[in-house]
Amino acid sequence: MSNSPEVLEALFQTIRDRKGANPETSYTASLYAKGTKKIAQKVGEEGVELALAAVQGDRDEIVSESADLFYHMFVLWADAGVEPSEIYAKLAEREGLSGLTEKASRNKG
Ligand SMILES: N=c1c2ncn([C@@H]3O[C@H](COP(=O)(O)OP(=O)(O)OP(=O)(O)O)[C@@H](O)[C@H]3O)c2ncn1[C@@H]1O[C@H](COP(=O)(O)O)[C@@H](O)[C@H]1O
Repeated sequence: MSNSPEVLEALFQTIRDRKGANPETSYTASLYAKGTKKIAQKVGEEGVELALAAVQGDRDEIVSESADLFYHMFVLWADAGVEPSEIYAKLAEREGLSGLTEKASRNKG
């Protein structure tokens, strides 16, 4: 499981379970305690750090910063009451739309 997408589902569940946990022993609980603005700020910071790693061509940093971004984005979802299934549904909807677009352009040609 450690290198499969299931790790993301397990991480999200852990993050959601940290609501109401002790901020002194859980970093996630400390983020919830600091509030939505702090969580949003962390997502922005991690996104910028990932972008910088890409520009610097630092592959290890891209991997590490991507993990940080996933984690903080999941905290943001949990704080906002958004479920991963909603994002999967959105992606599937877009996949369906792009499939239709490809079909349409194939039919034209
Ligand atoms: N995946 C992560 C994870 N990724 C990154 N981080 C933390 O995110 C922080 C990012 O570092 P920064 O230097 O940007 O932030 P900082 O200066 O430490 O903190 P701020 O004052 O900016 O908030 C670090 O403290 C990391 O430990 C994470 N903290 C927790 N998890 C997982 O979340 C789950 C719950 O963890 P706890 O809430 O700690 O029990 C567990 O599965 C953990 O492995």
